[in-house]
Amino acid sequence: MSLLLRRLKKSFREPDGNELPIINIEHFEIKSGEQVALIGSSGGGKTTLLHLISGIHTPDSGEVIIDQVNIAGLGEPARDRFRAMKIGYIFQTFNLLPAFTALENVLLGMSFSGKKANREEAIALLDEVGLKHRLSHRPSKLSVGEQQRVAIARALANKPKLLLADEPTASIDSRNQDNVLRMIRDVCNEHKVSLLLVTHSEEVAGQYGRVETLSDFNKPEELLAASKM
Ligand SMILES: Nc1ncnc2c1ncn2[C@@H]1O[C@H](COP(=O)(O)OP(=O)(O)OP(=O)(O)O)[C@@H](O)[C@H]1O
Repeated sequence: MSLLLRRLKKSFREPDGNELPIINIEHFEIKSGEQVALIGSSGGGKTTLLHLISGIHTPDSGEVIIDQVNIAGLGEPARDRFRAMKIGYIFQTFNLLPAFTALENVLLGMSFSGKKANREEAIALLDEVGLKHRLSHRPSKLSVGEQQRVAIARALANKPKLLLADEPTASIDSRNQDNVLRMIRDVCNEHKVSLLLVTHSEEVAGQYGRVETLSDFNKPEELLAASKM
């Protein structure tokens, strides 16, 4: 699934009412099946960008075109449906549902997409991230790294065509990091999934053929300068 961002702009309001431009991208593209690592300074807008791509947030202007559909132009229910069916999102803060077990969180990831929840597949995914012995634990009873791995299994559960991963190995030890990265790579290679993976780790970024630095193509300071003219 291809991704094209065109003239994408997003600002937030500071508490004093001033505009805070975060995203100003003229053009950015990921081809179908391409795997891209994204690095950038803290607070530079990486998470905001993933929220715009996934339709969690809408831009102030511009387009987010995923396989010819401008999801920025869709209403919220349609964006939610599109995301559930086509996009896997590994959140920086995991966003697991606290009242449900690890297995139920993965099963819910499947059922939101409209596909039939498949217990065996969900268990296999949790097994792959090394959590077969933690199926019935709720998130609060899991370590942070285990929660991150549940979030990874859940993001892959609906067989996404575009995978957005916000520092997916930040809380994981190096052995599990390698497993998780291999798993993400295998899934992307096998099913031709496009990947945008945010990382602070040069070691992780170095494993990808294409590494982008956000500030090379995101120029929010230009919006600020224009508003002061
Ligand atoms: N809802 C919001 N309202 C106001 N400002 C916001 C909001 N969301 C994000 N910001 C601001 O936008 C900037 C970019 O945040 P973002 O989380 O996208 O950065 P990031 O590159 O992912 O950072 P990190 O690497 O530290 O996770 C930050 O300065 C943040 O304070």
